[in-house]
Amino acid sequence: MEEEEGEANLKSFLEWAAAIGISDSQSSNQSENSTSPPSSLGQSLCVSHFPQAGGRGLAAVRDLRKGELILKVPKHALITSESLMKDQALSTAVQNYPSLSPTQILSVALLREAGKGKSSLWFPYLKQLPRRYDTLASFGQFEMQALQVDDAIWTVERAVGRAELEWRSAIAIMGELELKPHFRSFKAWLWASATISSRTLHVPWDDAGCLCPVGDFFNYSAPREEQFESEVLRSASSLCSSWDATEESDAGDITANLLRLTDGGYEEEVGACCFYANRNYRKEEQVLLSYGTYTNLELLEHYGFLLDENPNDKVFIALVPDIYSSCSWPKDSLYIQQSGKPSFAMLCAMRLWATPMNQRKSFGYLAYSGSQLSTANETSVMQWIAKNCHLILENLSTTTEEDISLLQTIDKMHECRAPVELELGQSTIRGQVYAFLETNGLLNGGVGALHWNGRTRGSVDRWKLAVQWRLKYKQILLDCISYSNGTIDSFTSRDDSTLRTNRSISPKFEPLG
Ligand SMILES: C[S@@+](CC[C@H](N)C(=O)[O-])C[C@H]1O[C@@H](n2cnc3c(N)ncnc32)[C@H](O)[C@@H]1O
Repeated sequence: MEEEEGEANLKSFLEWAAAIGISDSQSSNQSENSTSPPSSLGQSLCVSHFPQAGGRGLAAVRDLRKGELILKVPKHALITSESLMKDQALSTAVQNYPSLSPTQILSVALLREAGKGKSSLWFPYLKQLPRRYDTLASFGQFEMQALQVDDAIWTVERAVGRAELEWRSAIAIMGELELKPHFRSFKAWLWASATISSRTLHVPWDDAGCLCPVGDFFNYSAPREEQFESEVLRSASSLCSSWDATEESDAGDITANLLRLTDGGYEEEVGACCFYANRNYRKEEQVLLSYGTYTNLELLEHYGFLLDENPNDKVFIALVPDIYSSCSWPKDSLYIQQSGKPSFAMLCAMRLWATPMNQRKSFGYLAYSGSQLSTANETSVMQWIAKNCHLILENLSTTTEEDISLLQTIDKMHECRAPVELELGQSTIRGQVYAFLETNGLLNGGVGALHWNGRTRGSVDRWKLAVQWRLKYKQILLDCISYSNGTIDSFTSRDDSTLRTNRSISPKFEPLG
């Protein structure tokens, strides 16, 4: 029933979108003066479902070439504060509240528009928006604590605090606009601000950005910056050399698109949001878009999901104050990468810190070039890192193995939409599942008799995200320990007599020379 309604909403939305000029047609993309129909959808892309990669998304309906323009959403189809201000009452009310930020204004405008129901010009678009988001601002206490790591918990507290503050300062204008109580609630505010956070695209005239119908159906893939430049140049030159003369102008266009450095955005000269294929896609493959470079915590905060393999993920560990002061690298450049390797800046800073004060100046040049300074220096740095990663892991209340079993249990709970008896093995897991059931008022006296509803599903989804996040965090620390020990072992195998191999000794400042 729900599914049928969703399909019907989607169908009417796509008809509406095509009618207002949103197009993925090759011919209308190529020329504004084309004789073909002004707009159409379904010639490059179609809406499809990708349960493992974002749910609803866009699939290629034909092979797509990297750099090709695949979707154009004209300015008049974009939902911005400016376009919603055609509502005179809204535009007048906003002038009475000059302290509201652009995002608050767009949130109020979106809630007002949603409150209009069928009489809204944007009704077909609004109707197919997700009803619920899992961004950090919607995390409850239990889900927040499930993240385990202080920095992450603090990020949730900040997100919830900010959302509450923004909502409180918008209550007066929502009252003045006579929004129904349902649309004035904190829950509705979270919905509006998460819609904006997870679906808007940058536009030059409004810091809140725009909602871009159909363009906001692209799911995310992370950009790999180091790959990007070389790939752009390689593809550009191979495109130019391999195509025959009749395709030359096409090749020129595509090469220019390759060099844009973004997969999609507003283009002043076209008067539309334009989206380009960021690689070659085969028919039926999901076409993904890079929204930017985000860590998993940032993805959770702004978009409510995380990636299993995120090349931009980072773990920050507390370094001793001396490390920060012994170098000029900004604090946020000192982290452990997803691979487990410390960042370039972290390695430089730590090598310098492990150098006696009176030798830092002479070794500074070498350290800043990213070189190892000596076996002894590198060993003490690696020992320090490995020991501190261990300490962090020891202080977290579950191990990676326990997190993996807990995720399996959560998946079982997820699959069950009816009351279910859970078989709970390990006591840590049992404790966490009981705590979850209790927090959500689901125990009902029985042993794990789970009563399922929409609210429960949301809590389970967010809990799962929190456990997935902390597992990724721990895996990066474990990889970092392996990396550090591997580096030390590589010295041992070189039979370097200056090396201390005893890893049971506490990490020690190991001066050069
Ligand atoms: C711009 S929307 C993309 C379309 C969205 N899937 C929909 O059904 O409307 C962004 C949202 O899609 C989901 N998403 C996008 N990329 C994802 C990915 N790689 N993995 C999981 N979820 C993803 C997240 O919920 C995110 O907030």
